[in-house]
Amino acid sequence: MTTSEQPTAVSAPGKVLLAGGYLVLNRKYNGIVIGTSARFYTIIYSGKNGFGEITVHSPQFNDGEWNYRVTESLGDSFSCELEPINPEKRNSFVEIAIKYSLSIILYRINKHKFQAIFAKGLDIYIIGNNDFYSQREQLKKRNLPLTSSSLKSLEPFCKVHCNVNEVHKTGLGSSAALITSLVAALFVHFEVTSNQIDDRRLIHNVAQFCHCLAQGKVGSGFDVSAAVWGSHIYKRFSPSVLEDVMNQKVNLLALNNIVDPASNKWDNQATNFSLPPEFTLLLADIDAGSHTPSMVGRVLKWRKENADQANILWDTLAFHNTAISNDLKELNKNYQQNKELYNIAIKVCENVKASEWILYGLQNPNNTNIALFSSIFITFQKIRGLLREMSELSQVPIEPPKQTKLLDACNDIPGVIMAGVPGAGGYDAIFCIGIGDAFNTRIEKLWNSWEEMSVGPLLSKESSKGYMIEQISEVSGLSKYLNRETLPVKLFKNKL
Ligand SMILES: Nc1ncnc2c1ncn2[C@@H]1O[C@H](COP(=O)(O)OP(=O)(O)O)[C@@H](O)[C@H]1O
Ligand SMILES: C[C@@](O)(CCOP(=O)(O)OP(=O)(O)O)CC(=O)O
Repeated sequence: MTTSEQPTAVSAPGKVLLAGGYLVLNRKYNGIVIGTSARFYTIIYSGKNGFGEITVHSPQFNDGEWNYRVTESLGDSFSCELEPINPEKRNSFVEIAIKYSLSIILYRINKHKFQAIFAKGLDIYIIGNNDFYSQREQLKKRNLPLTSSSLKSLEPFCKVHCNVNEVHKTGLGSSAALITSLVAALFVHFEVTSNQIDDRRLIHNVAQFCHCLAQGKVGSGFDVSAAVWGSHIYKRFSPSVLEDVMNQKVNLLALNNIVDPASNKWDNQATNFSLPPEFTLLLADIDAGSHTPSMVGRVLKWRKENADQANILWDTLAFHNTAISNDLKELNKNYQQNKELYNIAIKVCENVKASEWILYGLQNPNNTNIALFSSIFITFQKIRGLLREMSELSQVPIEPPKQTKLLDACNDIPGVIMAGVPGAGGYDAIFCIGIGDAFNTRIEKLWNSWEEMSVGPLLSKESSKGYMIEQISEVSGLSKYLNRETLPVKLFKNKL
């Protein structure tokens, strides 16, 4: 290993569920999942404390350090018991990811190779992009306005000046991205390699299991799927896949069989999808609370008590969600076939309100892209109307009036094609998608002047890349926490 080589990190993206909230809990329906440019990083070094000793550093948080010791003898059995050195200070996401990744790794590689790589223990760093955590307090302390330029003035991966369980999250799926990057980094560190596709499916299966166990529930799993594959059209895995291992004493033989891609137990689907060229995603964190699990519980209770009415509503929503994804895919295809015509359509529409695009479509019948832009806008308005109907019927504030008012104001901005509440909805976030580049400034001006709620922009855009190896030297701001006298035991070159 030459000193010129830089250590590497495994990073995973956050998530935004553009369409399919609640429906995506049922395998009958798909979700439009967007991976974010906000990424979570895991860097693993050979430890300094000896065999079986693991230290996890989360340097952005005041209490961000956890120490573990692998207690089970690593004889013929492949179970790794992780003993927290400080039992009062635990992080279930970190602990479960390490415990089960090491157990599965030990099952899959030669024990002597495992022990050689683990000889000095592990020193693990987990670090999240600023967008995962509300930066309102940091900006307030610096007397900075809640704007994207203020956010850009913060150092990358800045400290959050609180404990982990006190952080105000922005809903980009930090735990899913954390677990996926940590699991992937451990599998890379221990060189558990097979062909690329199985690697990614194996990491997905392990990360989904760990995330569900850490959360204590089996959601749709779209957040882990986003962390693994980036943007895609998502169909959930059958909850029964994990039913035999979602209990306190996990049977490791069963677990290894379940996570093994060769067992073909997983029926999740991640179909290629990304936003078309010149489509920009803007996200806002709204200083208001929403509790997704209770919202989900109440919506599903209503659905169970009103099955016929709910099925019609779900099926109608699904029809429009599919229409949106098909139109977006069609635009991607059109761009590949005729970039010039596509870019003309962008220029015609980017400075016009979407409600007027239908007229431009009729005036330019040869440029079907304009009609598709208009169709996406009109269809997403129908989706919002159906989500408001779901809100009314279930008495759950999915798109409450305050959000409707803000989203309608966004739609009046030229170039905005979709403005909605992501995932479960509620009061805490919105997204806007616009065409061209003029709408960014207009939208931020609207958000900065909005008086009814505090609407804080995030910097994240779409990223259709899933987890991946990155050179730390190419990730600005990451190395400041990695004051290490030695480089990692080995350097990984795109093993994933
Ligand atoms: N940098 C970090 N270090 C350690 N744990 C973290 C970190 N970021 C997030 N977490 C864990 O993930 C939890 C938040 O996950 P989640 O509820 O999925 O939030 P969200 O999806 O809104 O980001 C935190 O309570 C914490 O336990
Ligand atoms: C309701 C859902 O279908 C989508 C929830 O999406 P969010 O993005 O709102 O999730 P949180 O980050 O947990 O708030 C539940 C699910 O799919 O698990």
